[in-house]
Amino acid sequence: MDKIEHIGIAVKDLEASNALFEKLLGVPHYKTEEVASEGVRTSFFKSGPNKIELLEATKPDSPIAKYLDKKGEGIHHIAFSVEDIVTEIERLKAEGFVVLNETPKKGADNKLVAFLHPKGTNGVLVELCQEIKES
Ligand SMILES: CC[C@H](C(=O)O)C(=O)SCCNC(=O)CCNC(=O)[C@H](O)C(C)(C)COP(=O)(O)OP(=O)(O)OC[C@H]1O[C@@H](n2cnc3c(N)ncnc32)[C@H](O)[C@@H]1OP(=O)(O)O
Ligand SMILES: [Co+2]
Repeated sequence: MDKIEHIGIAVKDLEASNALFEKLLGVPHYKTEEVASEGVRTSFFKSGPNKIELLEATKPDSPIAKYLDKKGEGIHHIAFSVEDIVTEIERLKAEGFVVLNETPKKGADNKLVAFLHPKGTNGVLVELCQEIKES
């Protein structure tokens, strides 16, 4: 696990939250991207070396929709960048963590991603992110 790649924040209204975080951070979001497979629409902000990901549900059975229904808006996950996500998944499995998708899946912002169940990480949903390198 290298640095924190992004903090994911579940929001009800992406446009309203974009405006709010633009005021908060003093910078506009640098992209919005839908990840249909996750049932989310995301927008990304860079604040110094840090990255914020806002997530809005695009369908009622989206993990974000379920989270919002249960807990409301707030920090949803912490993503860490990893050099080799397949190796990291195997290492974490061997350490006893529950990997929710053992095959990495395409995430937003040009990443391969995987998630660990929060029950095994002190209640924090952890995401692994590997940059997809242009071949
Ligand atoms: C990939 C695009 C983008 C990117 O960065 O590239 C993203 O980050 S997409 C983010 C959205 N996708 C995901 O979150 C995928 C992984 N999440 C899941 O598979 C589920 O959300 C899961 C398994 C974490 C929970 O789903 P479940 O159907 O089990 O929902 P429950 O409400 O029954 O939750 C069970 C249990 O876990 C607690 N929980 C749920 N979500 C979170 C969370 N984000 N952080 C901490 N804890 C969470 C929930 O409260 C339940 O605990 P309990 O004690 O029973 O209340
Ligand atoms: Co994320």
